[in-house]
Amino acid sequence: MLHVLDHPLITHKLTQMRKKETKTKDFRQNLDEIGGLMAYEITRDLPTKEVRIETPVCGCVTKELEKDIVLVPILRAGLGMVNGICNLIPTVKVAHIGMYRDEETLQPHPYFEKYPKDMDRSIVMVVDPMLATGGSAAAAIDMVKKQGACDIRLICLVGAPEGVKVIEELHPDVDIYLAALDDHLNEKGYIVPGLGDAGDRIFGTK
Ligand SMILES: O=P(O)(O)OC[C@H]1O[C@H](OP(=O)(O)OP(=O)(O)O)[C@H](O)[C@@H]1O
Ligand SMILES: O=c1cc[nH]c(=O)[nH]1
Ligand SMILES: [Mg+2]
Repeated sequence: MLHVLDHPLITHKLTQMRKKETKTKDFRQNLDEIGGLMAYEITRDLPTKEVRIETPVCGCVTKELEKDIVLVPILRAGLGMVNGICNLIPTVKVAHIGMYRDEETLQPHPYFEKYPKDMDRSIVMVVDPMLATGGSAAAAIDMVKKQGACDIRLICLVGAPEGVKVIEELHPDVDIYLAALDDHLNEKGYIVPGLGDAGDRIFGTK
């Protein structure tokens, strides 16, 4: 299912990121802050379990998170969302998938993967700011499924309808969370209006 997180703070910060005059430092800071705001929304339905604890006053039964959470940024651009989400869920484990999209064919090319144990028992959150053709996210979801993951969420900043359709068709079991659903892809596979190349803007490589 597709969830577009319609929140004024997220939208305001995303607008700063979209502006072509926004420089690396502010681009990164806004992405980091949006990561935290999105984390709050995407964790609303996390399962909890009852635990008995002692407060300084008395014993009581309360709740804590039931399952481990594994964040899976798709390198490079996905790294820009890790810090903001980790700040909110400090016990999160972080896997890494290295993947780049061929500029001509738009096909994804994985070059690295590293996971924690127990992917099959964890809630797995694949993160990448951009969901364009959907090729990279679909390949990353294939990779985490091969590790046994079965409770998977995809968290992106900006999505194109084309990419959303691909994920819905190939991975109907995966919930998709976006800060914005944009209009379309251009002839080079960039999201319109989008924000340009997220990785280059985060790391200052262009
Ligand atoms: O939906 P798709 O059509 O697959 O495109 C989206 C992918 O493209 C970008 O990565 P890129 O290849 O630019 O790598 P980078 O993060 O290292 O810049 C982006 O961060 C996604 O991973
Ligand atoms: O618009 C786009 C599409 C793919 N990757 C990006 O970084 N931006
Ligand atoms: Mg890039």
